[in-house]
Amino acid sequence: MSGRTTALTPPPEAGPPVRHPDAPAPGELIGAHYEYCFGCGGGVPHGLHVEARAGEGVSITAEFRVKEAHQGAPGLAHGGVLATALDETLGSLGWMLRVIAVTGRLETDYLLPVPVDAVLHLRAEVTAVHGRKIYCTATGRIGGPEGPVAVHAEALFIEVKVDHFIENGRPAEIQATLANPDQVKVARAFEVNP
Ligand SMILES: CCCCCCCC/C=C\CCCCCCCC(=O)SCCNC(=O)CCNC(=O)[C@H](O)C(C)(C)COP(=O)(O)OP(=O)(O)OC[C@H]1O[C@@H](n2cnc3c(N)ncnc32)[C@H](O)[C@@H]1OP(=O)(O)O
Repeated sequence: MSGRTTALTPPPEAGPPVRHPDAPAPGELIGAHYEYCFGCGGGVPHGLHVEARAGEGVSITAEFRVKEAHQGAPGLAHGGVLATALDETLGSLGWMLRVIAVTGRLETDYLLPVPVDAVLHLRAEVTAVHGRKIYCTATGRIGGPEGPVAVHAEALFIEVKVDHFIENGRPAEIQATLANPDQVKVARAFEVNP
């Protein structure tokens, strides 16, 4: 099949992204949104432990070191793990808009194999916003922030409210999360004041 789906192309009426006035300052480290998140949580031994920082405008930079547990072929990162790293970095863009957003669509191009122990230097940015739809892109480079692009993604994230998690998550984890004041603070920080 040739040609592109239009789902990742913003419609003409989409607007430019607007950095929220309370967004973290460029360079500021963004902590994990959930301790047991496979992408960023410190409580997942084989997780990716992606470390994201606020960027300029509506962008995020992040780093991910590929570990042995992340292999697909011998000594090389699994493609799904690399997509997860891109997904996680894109998900952090919510901090810059101050909304919670989940992945609706994620399209990934794999340009170079990524060896174990390599650090993937990630950068994500929002390109357009239309209602609840957030159009964004991300790249992962190896060898440094200006190194060759190993992976590239185009994505559509959809804004949701905290209720999305409360209504859909397994009750045991939801109850534990709601009982944790630090976690509730994270969830509230995403929400625009009523
Ligand atoms: C207990 C306290 C809470 C604690 C909270 C902790 C803090 C949390 C903080 C931060 C979390 C961030 C987490 C980031 C993690 C990394 C990112 C992930 O991996 S997220 C997981 C993977 N993604 C999903 O699981 C989504 C599953 N899908 C859904 O739930 C629904 O489909 C959803 C919400 C995406 C949309 O459902 P609808 O019913 O709300 O809305 P509709 O009307 O269907 O869509 C809205 C618009 O979006 C388009 N759309 C939706 N999905 C699309 C798609 N796949 N492709 C193209 N367009 C799509 C639709 O066409 C529609 O467009 P038109 O407004 O009509 O123009």
